[in-house]
Amino acid sequence: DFSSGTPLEPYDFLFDAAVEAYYKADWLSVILNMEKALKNKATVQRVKADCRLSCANQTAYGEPLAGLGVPVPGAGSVEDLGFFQKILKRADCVNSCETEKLGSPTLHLVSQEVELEFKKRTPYNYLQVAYFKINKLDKAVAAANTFFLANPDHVEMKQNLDYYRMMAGVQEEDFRDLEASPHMAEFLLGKKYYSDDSFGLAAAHFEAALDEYFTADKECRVLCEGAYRYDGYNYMEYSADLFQTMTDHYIQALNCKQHCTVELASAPGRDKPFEDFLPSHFNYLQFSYYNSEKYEKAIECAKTYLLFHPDDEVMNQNLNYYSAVLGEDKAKTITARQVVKQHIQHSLLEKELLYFGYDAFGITFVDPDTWTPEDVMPKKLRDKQKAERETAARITEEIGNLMKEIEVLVEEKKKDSTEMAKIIVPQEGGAVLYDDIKVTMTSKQLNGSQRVLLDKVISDDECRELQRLSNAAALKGDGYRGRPSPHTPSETFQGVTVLKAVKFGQEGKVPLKSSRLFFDSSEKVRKVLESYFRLETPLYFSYSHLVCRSAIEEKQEGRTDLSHPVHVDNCVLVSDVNECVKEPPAYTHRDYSAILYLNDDFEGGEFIFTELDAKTVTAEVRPQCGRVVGFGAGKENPHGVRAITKGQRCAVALWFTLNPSHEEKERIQAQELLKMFSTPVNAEFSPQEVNAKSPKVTEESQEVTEESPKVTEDSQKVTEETPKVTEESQKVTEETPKVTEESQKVTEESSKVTEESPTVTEESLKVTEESLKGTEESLKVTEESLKVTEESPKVTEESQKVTEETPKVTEESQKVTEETPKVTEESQKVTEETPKVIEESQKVTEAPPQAQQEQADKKQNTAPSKEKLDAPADLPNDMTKPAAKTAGKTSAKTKTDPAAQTKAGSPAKAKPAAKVKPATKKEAKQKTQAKQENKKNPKPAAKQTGKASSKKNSASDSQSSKDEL
Ligand SMILES: O=C(O)CCC(=O)C(=O)O
Ligand SMILES: [Fe+2]
Repeated sequence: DFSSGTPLEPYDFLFDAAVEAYYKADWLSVILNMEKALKNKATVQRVKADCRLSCANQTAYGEPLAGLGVPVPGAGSVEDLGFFQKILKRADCVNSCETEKLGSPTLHLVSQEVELEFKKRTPYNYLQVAYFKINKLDKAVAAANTFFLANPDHVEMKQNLDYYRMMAGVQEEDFRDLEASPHMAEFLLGKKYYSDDSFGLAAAHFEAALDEYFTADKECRVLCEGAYRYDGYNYMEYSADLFQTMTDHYIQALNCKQHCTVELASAPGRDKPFEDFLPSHFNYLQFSYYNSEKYEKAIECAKTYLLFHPDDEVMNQNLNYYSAVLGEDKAKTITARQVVKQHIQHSLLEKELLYFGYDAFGITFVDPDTWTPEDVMPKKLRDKQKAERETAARITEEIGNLMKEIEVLVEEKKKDSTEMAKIIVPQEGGAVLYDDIKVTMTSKQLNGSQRVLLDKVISDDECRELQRLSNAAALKGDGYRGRPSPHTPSETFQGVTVLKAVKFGQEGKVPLKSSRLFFDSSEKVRKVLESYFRLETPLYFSYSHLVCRSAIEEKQEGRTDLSHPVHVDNCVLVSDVNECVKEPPAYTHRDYSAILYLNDDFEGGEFIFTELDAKTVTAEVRPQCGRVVGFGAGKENPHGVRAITKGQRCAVALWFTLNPSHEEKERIQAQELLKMFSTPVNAEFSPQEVNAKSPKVTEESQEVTEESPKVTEDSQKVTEETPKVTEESQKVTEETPKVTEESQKVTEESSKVTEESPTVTEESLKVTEESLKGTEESLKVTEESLKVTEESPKVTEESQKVTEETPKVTEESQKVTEETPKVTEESQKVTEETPKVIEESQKVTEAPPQAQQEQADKKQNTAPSKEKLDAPADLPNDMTKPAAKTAGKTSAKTKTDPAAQTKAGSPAKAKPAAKVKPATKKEAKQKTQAKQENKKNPKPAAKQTGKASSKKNSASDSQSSKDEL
């Protein structure tokens, strides 16, 4: 009964209630609930059907067919079918077209990571090195330049470019942008000529830019018609009915299409897209044509511009002026450009749909255009957004205040804790838990605090096995090998995490046994450190990897750098002021570090502890197999690695945290995977016993075979001797991918059964079937638990991040305010790029003193009077440029500061003032920096150092490099 307003009880709840009642033997309740469940299910079904039918009638595509009299209930209109027929045909057309041209569509799916690399133009980084190596300098330069444009903070590439610039045989034209989009290239050229007062050329390039713009727009928009993009994990739960699904996908595509405005207005290396990009073309054009005395065109472009901004005072004024010059009658016959009219119409319709989606389903839409008439957004939404903006502004302010308070508190706390630290000296010298392990040096002997040197933590065989694992993973892996070190151009670097190693093991690329050894030895180190440093709370892994650094033979000459610059693991070391800042990008949650060394057959590569100045060495450790240097990850322990000048140095680098929310989730996954692979009968059993127990073991023994040829013989014999497992049960067990403890038990039973009767008995089959089920179930459980473990750390991490990085919150909320559709005065502020109004550029010379005063006082604009038509001084032109082309009169022009620009709405005189600006302060600074760096003998290199500046020693360990290349 809907009229009563109480919602219908969900029938699954009712069903559950019935089942529960059943176990309690509450039969009445069973009946009541089950009946209700059935009834409600039927109701739900009926309601859904009714809704869809009546909606089909209400919102049919096209009018219901006339002459039918009463509409067929629920039929909708026949045109609906026509509409869907078109959809089906389009899908078929696209699908067959793509398949024919590209093969199976799934073939070309790429991960987001890969897509991002391309977006970042990473391929050109590699290309430039390659071309440089084969001495194709022009191509190397173009690649370097192309890469640099999208990565303007890339210090190394900047050095390379400077280096190339000095080389003989390199031409200025070589510095090309191989990825330049034609519309942007033309636009920039247009702007360049415009600012040089070459208006004829400017117009030609802006016209070309427009053509290219519409071509690019078409492509950008149609590329939005791809797969539905799920946010995060929500695809797991995504279930929507036909029209909702279509709506979601369609709105997403529309949003993407609207975003093309932004895409196309963006250029690499610019942090912001050009504002009002498309309209600005017509702004430049009208003025360029005017200056070329092409009044028809000027009028056409002014009118086109006014399609976007019909109330723009200056443009209206310009139009009036041009019309008067050309003759009003003639001017009237000139219309705005059709293509733009259509573009606007189309875009507005899209915006209406998007706002509908926003209003009805809460699917956010942020209009990227500045010209959308206010009433396109429903009033309800407008009011809501206004309220939200106000709230956001308030929150920003409050957060700002809070931040100040927090800063004060943190300062106080810092003082307290440094004083505390002086009093409570952490204890060390706890047990090392294993008989073999030796404490070789303590903090005292290492001239510091929270330091220890242990030996014999793992055996020689284990060292070799782990080094082999690193090399095998690098070889079989994904391009790790030969990767330049993130710390020095004179070494390469390869790393593998525990999870990656286990996955490789699972895929058979490396021995699973070695991956397990990696896991186990790092756990051993963790336990020992926890005990040795007498920690009262557990130590958790926060990151671990097995990493080898290799000297590049031909790059050792005259080398003065370190293999790993001096740094602190949990703060950013600013060595010239002896300070360490505990802030991101440092991994501030790290509390202890340990490096387990695997070999010593290389030259250099000593580990050093230093003072905070990063220079004074306080202790030095020569790596060797089984040796561990363990230390507190804080500012008491700046450290680095000396240059490796020959050979390969391998180590397991481990970082620990006392904060469980920072526990490495990859490691938990690795552990789960390892658990799945390990049978309860493991190393303790001989292969013989194992084989007798279960056919599954063949896989295990195969692994053993790889490792030790001796065992193979035995185990082979054993396999031959073991009673033949029936084909069926063999198959079943082969099919069970991963034997977990539970299923193993069942399998054992099944093999017992099979042993007893060589033929397949019904019983054995049943048991094996059960075992299969068991395995599936337990697999599911492991999968589920994996999911949970994967997900839960994220949440805690997230919340941790929030508390740690409060300043970010402010930024974020600021962004929110920035992103809300810009209707405010502020957002209409004229920016340097839009050819807008500059108050000061007002030409004063021609205006009578009185008018000058008036203008200054009231900021009021007077339309050019008819009498003044021949006086270009009052023309709606750009006062910031010499009016050499305007009727031969020169005028005094004032160059103004962008800060002096007026807000939209205030009277304005000058038009396109988008002068090409000199480099900003930041750019200028970069240039000088580059010059200084250039003195250092730049060399092309494919690595990305990025963040660390000369003063700051980044606390990032090799891990960070993973993210960079
Ligand atoms: O490999 C070493 O000895 C030290 C490495 C290190 O300090 C780091 O990666 O943070
Ligand atoms: Fe380190």
